[in-house]
Amino acid sequence: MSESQTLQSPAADHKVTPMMAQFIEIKTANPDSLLFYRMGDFYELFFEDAEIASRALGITLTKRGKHLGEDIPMCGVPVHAADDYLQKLIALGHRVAVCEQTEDPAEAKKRGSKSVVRRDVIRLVTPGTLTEDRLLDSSSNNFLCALTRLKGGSLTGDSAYGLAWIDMSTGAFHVSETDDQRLAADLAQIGPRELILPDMLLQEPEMRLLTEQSGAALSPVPRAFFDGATATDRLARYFKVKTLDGFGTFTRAELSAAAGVLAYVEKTQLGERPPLDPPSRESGAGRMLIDPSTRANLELARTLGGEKQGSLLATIDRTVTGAGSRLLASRLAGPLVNPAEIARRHDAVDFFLDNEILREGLRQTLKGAPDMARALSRIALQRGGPRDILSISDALGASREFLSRLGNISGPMPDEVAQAADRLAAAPHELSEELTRALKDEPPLLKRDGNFVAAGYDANLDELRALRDESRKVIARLQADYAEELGLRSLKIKHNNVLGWFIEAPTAQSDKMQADPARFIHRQTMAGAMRFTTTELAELESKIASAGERALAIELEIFDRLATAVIEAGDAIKAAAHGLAVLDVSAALAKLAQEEAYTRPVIDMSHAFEIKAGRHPVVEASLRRSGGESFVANDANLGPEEEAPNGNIWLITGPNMAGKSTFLRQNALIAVLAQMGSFVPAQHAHIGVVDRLFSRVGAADDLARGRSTFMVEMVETAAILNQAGDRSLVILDEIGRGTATFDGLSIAWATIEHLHEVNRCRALFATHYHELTALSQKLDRLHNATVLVKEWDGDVVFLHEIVPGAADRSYGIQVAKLAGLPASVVQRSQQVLTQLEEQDRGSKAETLIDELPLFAALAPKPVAAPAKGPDPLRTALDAIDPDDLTPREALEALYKLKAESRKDA
Ligand SMILES: Nc1ncnc2c1ncn2[C@@H]1O[C@H](COP(=O)(O)OP(=O)(O)OP(=O)(O)O)[C@@H](O)[C@H]1O
Repeated sequence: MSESQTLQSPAADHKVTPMMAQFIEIKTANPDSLLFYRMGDFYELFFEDAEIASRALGITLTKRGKHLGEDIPMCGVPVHAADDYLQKLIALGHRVAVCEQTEDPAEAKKRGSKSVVRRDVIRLVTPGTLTEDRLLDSSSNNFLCALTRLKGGSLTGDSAYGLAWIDMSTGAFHVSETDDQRLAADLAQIGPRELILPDMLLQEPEMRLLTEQSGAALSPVPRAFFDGATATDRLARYFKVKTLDGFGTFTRAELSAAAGVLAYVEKTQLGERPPLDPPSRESGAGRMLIDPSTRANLELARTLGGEKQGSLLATIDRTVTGAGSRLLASRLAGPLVNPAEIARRHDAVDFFLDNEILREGLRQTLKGAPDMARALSRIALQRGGPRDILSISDALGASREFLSRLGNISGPMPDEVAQAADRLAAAPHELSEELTRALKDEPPLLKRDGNFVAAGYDANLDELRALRDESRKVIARLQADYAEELGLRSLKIKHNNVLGWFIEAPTAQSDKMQADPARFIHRQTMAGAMRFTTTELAELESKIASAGERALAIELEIFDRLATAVIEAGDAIKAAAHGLAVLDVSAALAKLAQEEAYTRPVIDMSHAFEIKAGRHPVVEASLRRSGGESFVANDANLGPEEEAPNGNIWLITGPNMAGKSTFLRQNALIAVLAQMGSFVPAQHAHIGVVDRLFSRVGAADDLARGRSTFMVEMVETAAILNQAGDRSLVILDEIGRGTATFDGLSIAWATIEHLHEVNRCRALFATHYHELTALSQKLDRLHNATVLVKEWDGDVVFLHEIVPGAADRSYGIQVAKLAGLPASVVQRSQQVLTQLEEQDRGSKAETLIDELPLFAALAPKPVAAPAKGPDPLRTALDAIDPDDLTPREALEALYKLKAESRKDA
């Protein structure tokens, strides 16, 4: 807001209209939202809000009146189209306060002719609190996540972080506790649309970067939202329970985050309570840890360009419902680490592979089944319409259809399918039948329009409707009578909202009516036409109106009764919705396996990583689409030779464009797919559970953090070397290429040694530094592999086949030629290369190997063991709040710290 337009209290010499005074009061209470201020059929925005919205929405900025002597900028959106505008504003990260008239204008008038209609904010619309179908993406969850930190809150005395996330459109509610190391990965797994956190926390630069990286809209709130002392009470009040014992036990950090998310819901929903499931504890330890950069680089849910198309998720998604698609996305975001749980999911996929007819029938039925969970939430929030109620009955109808098909299947049913079927069977089917009876097949969107209750459902309603329709016929008859009596064929009886029913005739032919004003009462003169009414018409009108009004009242009553019944059956409906989503996902993964020839992987607690004829799901699909060559399958084996927790490292050299990156990524993707419960693109796969997946592939500047490409590469490499353990899978693509050759080679060299000797994890390492292949002589678990190419007439032909051994050269110049580099440059490069090769670079590595003692011998303790227990000095420092100290207290604190430090020494 420019200075001149600041919403200050008006100076004495400037009059503010009562309406503007009301606007200013409401806007002052909602400073961080754009205020949609209801005026008639429009939501108007004023001052800076108007400027922002007109720019964002491309609508005209006008002005209305003056404030403190200056024009007030204004723009407006029609109420009936408000959803579209809301969607755009929310997508751009704005928040909107919707302010409605809360009384009838007639009421206001009673208080005096100048009184303003009372208005109030009825809802704050923020990215994480949406429920409307049109504002939501059916295939993604819309998580609102709260993050809080408890200093020294963990068992080891480090900070503990509480996370609580809900999807208001479905009622899902989860909490978890995490630590410094996992926080970024956990946030990336949740993928929140909006993140709330204490404002003080957001002021810390590292925390701001970390939270911004999550891609969520950030909503800082006062610390009081997370108050630990009242957290339990807040939760108990929300769920109307005396104690939380029935929900399980939660840590302090989890409770504080859960309280924060509920406080925010209460604030934005202004008293309405979205029906949330009781909070369920998600243990991060139960999921494969995938840090944000690995997640992004592997393009799991989005490509590096931010698109869904081309991601792994889009490639494997064969679900047919929004809820199924959301469940698939969340499974892919958090693959499991427990072999038994993974097997449960694989069993369900197997079942739908074996029962193809059942599966295809189910998918057909599900295609027409609406999104029950989201419809239920809207109904409970009083935002539902007749179509939402019908959605519930249609989806439950689909459940019954599936159950009856399932009845024909003989043989044992896997757990996951049986559990889903139980949920469907326990759904409120009688209610659903009643809903189907009550509603028309294609009811209108809004209940206020009426006309959604089916004929034959309520006798009184049928009677009133007959009366209303009958009266309409009587009006038609009346029109014919008048026309005949007056000899006026152009006479019409019409209706509008201002006059109600009236007789209209061209002015030139209305003299007969004008001559009888006692009977034809004049209502309005138009250009070329006159409008009249008669006592007969007025009586009929009131009959029609009262029949219509009474009919609508009955319909609304029926709506409320049905909505209440639906809300009461909410838990069973939600469980059935989840059951349908699980079935959709299992059937979809079976469909995928069948169409793409995926096989069931063997997952256990070994350290195996044995892939026979593995393929990259996305590259394979894209090659097929382009109709070019087919994908060449490749094996990988990173497991230990004998049962020991020491993985092998494959060092892959090979020409540019040969397929090294593809091979690295395909193995990581196979692990993710296998552990999320999908079959995998390979002839055979045996994987010992991977608990952490690390990748360092591709390179991009991270200018937001002020890091160059090389710096990003090194930060990610450092994270891997510091954190990878014996269950990790690491893929490293061209480490060190972002700097001078010798620096890069040295870093890559030392990295491999560290992985081999310290991390001892399973790893794939692609490089153009052929010198590194010499390392396999010293490191017994390092194996060289290369991608085969053929040379043909001076050109290079890619075979994409990975075989044991080392590449002799990079064929970089041939690839450059293929890319269209000018012939003169290609020729010149060839000359330079020949010269360089004559200097015999190869021998250097050999000498190095002989001269350099093995890394492990040089650095027997490369990773410092983490200190046990809290550091007393740090704890004392953390306890100090400088803003709270007098100078004297500050000095005392300093003495204490010095003393503590001496003790340590
Ligand atoms: N196994 C395969 N079968 C068929 N085509 C493949 C295979 N692997 C890779 N390709 C094709 O080769 C292209 C290059 O692959 P990739 O990027 O993996 O090569 P690279 O060896 O990592 O190259 P560079 O060293 O230049 O980064 C891919 O885009 C894909 O079209």
